[in-house]
Amino acid sequence: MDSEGWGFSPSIMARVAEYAMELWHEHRIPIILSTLFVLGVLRIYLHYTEEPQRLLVLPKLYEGKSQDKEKVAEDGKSFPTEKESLKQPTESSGDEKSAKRKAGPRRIKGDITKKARAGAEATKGPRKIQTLVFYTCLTGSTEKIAKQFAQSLEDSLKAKETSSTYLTPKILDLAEADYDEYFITPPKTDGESIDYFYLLLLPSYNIDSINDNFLEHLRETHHDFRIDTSPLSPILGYSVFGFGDREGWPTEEEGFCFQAKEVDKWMAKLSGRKRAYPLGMGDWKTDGKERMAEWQTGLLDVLQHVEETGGLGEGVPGSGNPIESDDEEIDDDDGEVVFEEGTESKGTKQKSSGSLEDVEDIGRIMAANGSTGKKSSAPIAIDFTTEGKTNKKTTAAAAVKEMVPKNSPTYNSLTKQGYSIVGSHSGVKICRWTKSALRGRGSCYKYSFYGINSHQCMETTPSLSCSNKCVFCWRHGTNPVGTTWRWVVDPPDLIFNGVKENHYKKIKMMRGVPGVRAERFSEAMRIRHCALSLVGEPIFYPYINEFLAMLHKERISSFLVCNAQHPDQLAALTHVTQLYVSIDASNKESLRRIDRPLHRDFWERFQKCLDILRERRFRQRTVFRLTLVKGFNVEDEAEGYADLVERGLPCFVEIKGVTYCGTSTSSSAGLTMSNVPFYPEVCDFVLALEKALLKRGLKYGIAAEHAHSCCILLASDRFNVNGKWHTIIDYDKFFNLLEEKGPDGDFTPEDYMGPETPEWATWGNGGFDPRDQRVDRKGKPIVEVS
Ligand SMILES: Cc1cc2nc3c(=O)[nH]c(=O)nc-3n(C[C@H](O)[C@H](O)[C@H](O)COP(=O)(O)O)c2cc1C
Ligand code: SF4
Repeated sequence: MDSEGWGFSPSIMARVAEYAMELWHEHRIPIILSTLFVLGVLRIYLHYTEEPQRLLVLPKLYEGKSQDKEKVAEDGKSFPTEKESLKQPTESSGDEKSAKRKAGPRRIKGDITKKARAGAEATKGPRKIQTLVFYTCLTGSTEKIAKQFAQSLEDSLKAKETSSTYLTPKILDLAEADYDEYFITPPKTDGESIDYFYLLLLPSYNIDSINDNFLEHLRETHHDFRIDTSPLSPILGYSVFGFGDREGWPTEEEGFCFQAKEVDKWMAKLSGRKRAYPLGMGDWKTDGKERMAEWQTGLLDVLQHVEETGGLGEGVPGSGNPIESDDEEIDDDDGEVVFEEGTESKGTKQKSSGSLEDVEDIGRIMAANGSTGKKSSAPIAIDFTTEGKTNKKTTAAAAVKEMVPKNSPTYNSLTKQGYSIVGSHSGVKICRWTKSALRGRGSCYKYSFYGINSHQCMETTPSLSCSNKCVFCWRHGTNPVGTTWRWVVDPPDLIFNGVKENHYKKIKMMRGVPGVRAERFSEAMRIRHCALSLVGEPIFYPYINEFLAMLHKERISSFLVCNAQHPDQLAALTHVTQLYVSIDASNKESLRRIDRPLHRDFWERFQKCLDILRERRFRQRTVFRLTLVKGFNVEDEAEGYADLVERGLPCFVEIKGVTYCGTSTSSSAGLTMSNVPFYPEVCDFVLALEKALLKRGLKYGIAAEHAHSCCILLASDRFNVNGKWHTIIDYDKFFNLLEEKGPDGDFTPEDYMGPETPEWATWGNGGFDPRDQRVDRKGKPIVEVS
C-alpha cells in the first residue's frame, strides 16, 4: 500500500525517513551489538529446550565382512560368492575402502535418509525383503544362469549377519509370469511385511519374442492414463543385466543388448527411478561371466545397504536416472508441433480457385507420386482456418513437408506410446479394451451400448493432426496441431492397407499372452469395426470419404468422432455407421478454456456443426459426446447442454467422466485428480440433463450405462420401441443398405436399428456383460457383492 493509502502526505513521510536515517547513523554500533546479544541468548535457550536432533550416521557397510564364509555356486565356479565378489578390490590394494572407491561405481555414497515407506504402518511383524529374479530365454542359457544366480544370491545373503531379512530369491520366467501381477504394482503381501527387489536377466532377440510383449506391457503401463505413471515405486529397487552376442551385434548402436537397455529404461520410469544398480551387459560367449560377476558384486553391496538402511539412499552413481538410457524427453517442444495460422512465410498464399480444383490438384499430385504418396514438388495447403473458405490453395515455393516424418521427435514420441505410424500422417494403436476383450475381461462401452466387439475393433486415424489442444487429451500433447493441411497427402489405399497390417501385427503379438481366449484371438484376425477417434481429426484428411468407402467395402463399421471445428468437411461427409461430435462445453468461454481451439471462429464453427448434425439426423446416426471435467464444464452447465441438444437434436448423447492421464500435458493445463468426477456425480449430471431436456419438451431417456468406464447413454425416443431401448446396431443391415443405396443413399438410422439393448447394459444394471470376468487393475477377479 502506498503512503496515500495510509492518509499521510508525502512530505510527512519524507521527514520520518530522514529522522530514521539520523538515528541509525548516530547509534548503529549499540544497535548491532544489542541485536547480536539477543540472538545469542535465543540460540542458547533453544539449544537447551529443544529435543536433540538425531544425527545422520553413515552405516558401516562392510563391518563383519571378514567373517564371511566362502560360498560356492551350484556349478562350483560359474558365479562369484559374496566373498569372491567383495574381496577383489581388497586384494588388489590392501585397503578395502579405498580399493572399493577405485573399483568404480559400486558403492553407495552420501547421506542415507530413511523414509517411512507407504503402508509400512499397516503391516505386522519384522520387514522382509523378497528378491524376484525375472528372466526370458529362447535358446536355454539364461534359464540356467538365472537358477545359478538365484542360488548364488541366496548363499551370499545367508552369509550376512542380518541374513534373516532376505527371503529365498524367487525365479520367474517372463514367458509364464502374469505381468499384471508383478508389473502394474508390486505383488500383494496379504498383510505380511514384505518389500520387493526386482532383478531382471534379459537376453536380446531381434526377432518377435516374449521380450516384445514384455516391453509393450511396460510401455503401456507407463502410458496408461488410468494408472499412475510410476506404479512400481513401492519396490525397494531393481537392476537389469542383459545378455547379447557381440559376434552378431558388435556394438550397442548395432543392437547389442538392446532389449535389456529398453527394459532398464521402462523400469526406471515405472519404479520412479529406483534403479538400484546400473544396467549390466555381457556377451555370454566371451566376457559374460566376468561382467555378470562384477554386476553381482555391486548388487550385493546395494542389497546389504538396503537391508541396513531400508532404502537406496543416494544410490550408486549412474543409477536412478531413467533419462540416461532414454531419449524420449529430448523432445524439447514436448513433441507437439504447433502450426498456427500465420506461421507460414509471407507471400506463399495465392488466390483460391475453388474447392473442386483443389481436390483435383491433390489427386493429380497423388497420381504423380504413384500410390506411395511420396513428396511432391509442389505443396498442397488446404486452409481450414476460416470456416466457409476451405480448400484455399497455396503454391509455396518450399517443398511440401510430411506431417510426421520418420525420426522426428513427434514420430519417436508417438511410436514410443505404442502408435504405429502409417505413411506420413496416419496412426493405428491397439486399444486397451481390445486386449481386455481378447482375455475375456470386459469390453468397452461401445459393446454394451451398440454391440461392437472390442476384440475386433481397430482404433485408427488418417490425420494425426488436430486443430484443438483439449486439456483432457490423453495423447500426451504429442500430436501435431494446426488449422491448415499443409503436408503431403497419402493416398487412402496406402493408409487403409497400412493400418490393417499394423493392427494385425499387434494382435498377433497377443498370441501366448496369459489369459487370451483362443476363439477371440482367431475372431480378432478379422477387423469388424473401426473407431476413427484415436488422435487428431479424421475429417481433416482430404480423402476421408474414400477411406470410409474402403472400410465399408470390407464390411468394417465406422465410428467417426470429429471435434466440431470443420463444418465444411462435416457437410461433405458420406454415410458412416455412427457420427460423433465432441461437445466439450456448453458455452463459448467454457469451450475456449477446455478445448483451447486454434481457430479464431471456433464458436461459430461449433454451432454450424450442430446445425449440420440436426439437418442430418434422419440420414446419419448422430451422437453428442460429452466429456465431463469437474471444475471446467460440469457445474451449472446442464441447462446449457440441453440448449445444445435442442439445437442439434442428436440421436444419442454419450456422457463420460474424464479420465486423468497424469501427464505434464494435463498438469500444465491445470488438471488434477480433483477434476475427475466420480460415477455418482456423472449420474447426477445425467439426471439433471434428462430433466432439462424434458423441460424443453425433448424426448430423451437414459438408455444404458457402462459404470466400468464412467459412461452413460441418453437416447432419443426414436430408439425406444414398445418401451424397450434399441441402441444396438444391426451391422449387416447397415452394409446392405450402403451397398444398395450408395454412400450418399437415402436411408435412416432407424433402418439399421438392431435388437433390444441387453438387460445388463440398461440403466441401473451396470453395463458389464456377465459372460466376461471382471478384474481389478492387476487382473484379479472382482467378486461382486450384492
Ligand atoms: C534369434 C536370436 C536373435 C538374437 N538377437 C540379438 C540381438 O539383437 N542383440 C544381441 O545383442 N544379441 C542377440 N542374440 C544373442 C542372444 O541374446 C544371446 O545369445 C543370449 O545369450 C541368448 O540367451 P538364451 O539362450 O537364454 O536365449 C540373439 C540370439 C538369437 C537366438
Ligand atoms: S471402440 Fe474404442 S475403446 Fe472400444 S474397442 Fe474400439 S478403440 Fe477400443
